[in-house]
Amino acid sequence: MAYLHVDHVSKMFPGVKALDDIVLEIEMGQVHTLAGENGAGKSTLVKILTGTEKPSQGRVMIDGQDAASHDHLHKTIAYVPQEINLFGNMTVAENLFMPFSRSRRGGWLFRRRELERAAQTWIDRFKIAARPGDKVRHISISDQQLLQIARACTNESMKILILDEPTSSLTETEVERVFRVVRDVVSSGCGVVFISHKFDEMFAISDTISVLRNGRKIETRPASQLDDRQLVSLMSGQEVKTDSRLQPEGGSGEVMLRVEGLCGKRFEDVSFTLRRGEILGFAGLVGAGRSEVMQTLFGFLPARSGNVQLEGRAWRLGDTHYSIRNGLFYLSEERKYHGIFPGQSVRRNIGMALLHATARHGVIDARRERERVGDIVRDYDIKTPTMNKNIAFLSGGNQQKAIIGRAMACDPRILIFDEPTKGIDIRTKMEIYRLMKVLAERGVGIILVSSEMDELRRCANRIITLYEGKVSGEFHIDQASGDALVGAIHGHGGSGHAA
Ligand SMILES: Nc1ncnc2c1ncn2[C@@H]1O[C@H](COP(=O)(O)OP(=O)(O)OP(=O)(O)O)[C@@H](O)[C@H]1O
Repeated sequence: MAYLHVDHVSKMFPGVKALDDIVLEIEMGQVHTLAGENGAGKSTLVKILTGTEKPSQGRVMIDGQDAASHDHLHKTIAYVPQEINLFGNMTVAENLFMPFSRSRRGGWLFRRRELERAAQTWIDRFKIAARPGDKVRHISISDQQLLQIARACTNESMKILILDEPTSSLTETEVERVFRVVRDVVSSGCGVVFISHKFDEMFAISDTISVLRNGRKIETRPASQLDDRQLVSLMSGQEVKTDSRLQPEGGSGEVMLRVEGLCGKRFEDVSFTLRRGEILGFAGLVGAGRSEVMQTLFGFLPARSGNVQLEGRAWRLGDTHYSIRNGLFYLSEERKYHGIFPGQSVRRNIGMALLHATARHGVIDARRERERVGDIVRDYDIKTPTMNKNIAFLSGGNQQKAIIGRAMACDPRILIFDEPTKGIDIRTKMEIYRLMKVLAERGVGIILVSSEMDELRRCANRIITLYEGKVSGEFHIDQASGDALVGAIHGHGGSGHAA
């Protein structure tokens, strides 16, 4: 029997069967990918494997024993969540060994020098660009990601490592560093469970792929016996058209937004224009300053200087209410922190943007609100059992569609999408791309910040690259060769320049 055996596991939540009779074997020395659309049940299965949730039916066998009666067995399953959850103000060494009870030699690690020496071993093994005494907030996001994996691996009883979308905001070069670490872990004999929505990554790293759909396991196959098209149809149960180009037609209308010499937190002297009818992409490494530029335009972060005009009129910076009133919306990559109100229902989350249509004299007309929210849930195909469900329990893709639907209800002039498809399955991604194209063609100005080159090449008419807070290139999509773009995001000039 495999080290980890999922034996007919089901999990019920109120109104949803999140897992339905799952049977799965996870072998040591292999990468086993869990693939599935948003809401398919991947996270629920992971929670059951790590012992955070109990199955409603069935059992998890670890090393031949029922984990329900041998709780310590769950400790052999290490888990790295999607979000970075390190302590930024503590050092690399401290983060690795918190709560200071783990060491290779089984003793307690308290002394700073000893702690740092032990940390250096992990830094060397995983090729992390940091010193043991560096504060974590000063190292790059990709190094933080590797550190987070190293931290999980300091668990000496680890036999299986679960990585939940470890690459979701990394560029291709950075992803390769994570994969080197994954191969290292596998060659040490452990098994890896990998979760991702990116097909090229799944095929690059997996030995085996299991597909979940609507809580059921549809298929387990060697990765070498699957291709993109088969995987999409197994995941979605239907054919999905994955167009290679989704740029809006036209895209050379008049200038809508003009940004000149904008300076703010982590960026300097940023200038660009956005034309009506186009999608303007922003590429760069994590930390290049792209989100900061956009949050400054939205008014969430202060500008030090600069001049911005929307449709020929001076734009007021530093005031998010002004931005929303005047039709500029920022759809944050951090859905959980800036996008949704987690304790509230889908209806409240969307309804708050509809007050102009549903409230009279400060009182919401409940029937109208239900109708309007119902329209949006239908139009954007938001999957929820009822509109009264807490939005936090919707899958990532459906939360994102609710946020887009809400912004659209406000009649936007400019929409800024910051990593709009992070953690989103391929079918929903295509829907979001098509939606952006339709919006742009209707005259809404669209800015797309993305770490996925494929996404930018598919959707944007022009791409601006940022490197260390400065514009390092500007490319018309037809001139944007892969090498030139990658060079520009690493600060090596913007050949193919269209500035
Ligand atoms: N605590 C909960 N209460 C109610 N419903 C839940 C809860 N957790 C998950 N669900 C529901 O269970 C189903 C499976 O969700 P799950 O998060 O496991 O999917 P997923 O495959 O991980 O999706 P994603 O790719 O978006 O992360 C969804 O319908 C979700 O709304």
